[in-house]
Amino acid sequence: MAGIRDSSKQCFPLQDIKSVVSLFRTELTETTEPNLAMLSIATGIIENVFTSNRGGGPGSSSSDPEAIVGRAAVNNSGIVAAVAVAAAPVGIEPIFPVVELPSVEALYCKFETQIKGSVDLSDYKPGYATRGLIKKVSDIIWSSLTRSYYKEKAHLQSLFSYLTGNKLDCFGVAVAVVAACQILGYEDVHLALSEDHAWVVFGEDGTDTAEVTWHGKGNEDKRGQSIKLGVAEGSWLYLNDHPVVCDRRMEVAALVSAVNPSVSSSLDSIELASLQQDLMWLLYDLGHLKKYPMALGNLGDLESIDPTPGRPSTIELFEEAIAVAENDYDNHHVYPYTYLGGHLYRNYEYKKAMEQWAEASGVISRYNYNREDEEVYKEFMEIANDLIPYIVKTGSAGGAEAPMKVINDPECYGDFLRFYDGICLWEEGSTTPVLHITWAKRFIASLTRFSADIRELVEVESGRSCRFHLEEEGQGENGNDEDGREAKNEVKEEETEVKKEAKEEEAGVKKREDFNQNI
Ligand SMILES: CC1(C)CN=C(N2CCN(c3ncnc4sc(CCF)cc34)CC2)S1
Repeated sequence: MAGIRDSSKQCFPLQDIKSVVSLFRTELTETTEPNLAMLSIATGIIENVFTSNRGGGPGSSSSDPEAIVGRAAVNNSGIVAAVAVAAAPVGIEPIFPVVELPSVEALYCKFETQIKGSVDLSDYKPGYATRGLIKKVSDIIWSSLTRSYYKEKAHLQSLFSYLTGNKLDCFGVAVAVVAACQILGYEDVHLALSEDHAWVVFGEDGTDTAEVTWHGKGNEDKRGQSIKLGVAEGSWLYLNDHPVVCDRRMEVAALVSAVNPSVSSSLDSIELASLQQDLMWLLYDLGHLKKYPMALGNLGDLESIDPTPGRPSTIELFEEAIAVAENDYDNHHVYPYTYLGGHLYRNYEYKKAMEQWAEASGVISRYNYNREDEEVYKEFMEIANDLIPYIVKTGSAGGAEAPMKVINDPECYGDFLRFYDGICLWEEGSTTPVLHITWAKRFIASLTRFSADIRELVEVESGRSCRFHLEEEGQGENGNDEDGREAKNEVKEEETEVKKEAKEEEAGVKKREDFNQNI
């Protein structure tokens, strides 16, 4: 790796979105190998300026009435909240940090010196990387991280964070290892991504794998090991051997996708999100998102906040992500469906949301639940125990067309059962249980919201019997078999209890209303 190319140097200083896009375009089109370390440092510097709440740049103090809002931001309800920063006189463009070449070169040189200074290349054969080399590089990054820090914090994904604060999140460690191997000349080392983990592939045919970072909390890291065992367990974390295996340009897409515009839990930097959006469209046009469903999902989210005229819509991008997952990853990815389901839910398209969640559940049903799968467990928990209960309590099935209520729509009921069936099948054959009483209570509460005549309309076929279906199977071909009857009674008891609770709650409310009226 020969440092930063002249053609890229000419893009500096980076002082607006256009100059950053031209740097990425140069790296993506005019070079054999885009320089991951340099791009990660440059985006990290820009992200740091836009998201650290100490103002955006030179000029008078923010108490100065002349100070314009140098950096607008969007809070959760989409209201543009002004984040007053020290700024230039009124009327100038919003502040964009000026990133000079020397500041990027200095950090790049620091990284290159650290890596080349710590690996004695004479210990390793040139050509393809070995497991030993990769473990050595991972150790170098690992041992230079701050002893203890909050690993889930935002903005810890870039080499800027690593080189100025010795902090990286688990994804950032994996990217740093790949960027370091690139600097050492091992171009066969690439990033492999599941929906909640990252590792590397390497070797002559790029099929050797190695853990290079940790995962989750309280799990021993498995750095240096291959991911064979994880795959064998059938856990979602390793996607049953259907990860996104990146080439160099998809690694650039991962860097851009990981840009985090959040200023605080309730504010995003509009400029940083806009930069990220433009870079994602550049990568889209160059074809580097073609096999990267989550990047398409991220772009869809950005478009839902600030649509770009003449570009595919959010829904089209999410549907493209689903098509990629189906065609290139044997439909083993969950998130394309939860991206779309979440968007439909937020837009009151409850019937279509239910359909997507049933599809997502069909995907997870192909896995065995493992304790390291808690991220996707939380996704399904929120859908089952918050979103669906809200919908069946209030929701109408459609958006614009005549809003038939979800609870009177047999197709919604079918998707509702399909959703739970998939989760039961996920649990079957797993070492760790998925469902507990809250799931069952919410299931019964939601189930009983559907009108009885609708429930009779739906024929139920489940690949394998599971506890939620016993109630339906009890009315199956052989009438009331023992299991069905027993489970039916169990469900009935639960249903009675839930209804009793509901009645008490109503009574309680009534009493309070009466009380209030008598005040
Ligand atoms: C539908 C959702 C819950 C919304 N956001 C989601 N994500 C946001 C973006 N995510 C991602 N976006 C691009 N690339 C990657 S690689 C990776 C595994 C850790 F290395 C995660 C991830 C993770 C998932 S899924």
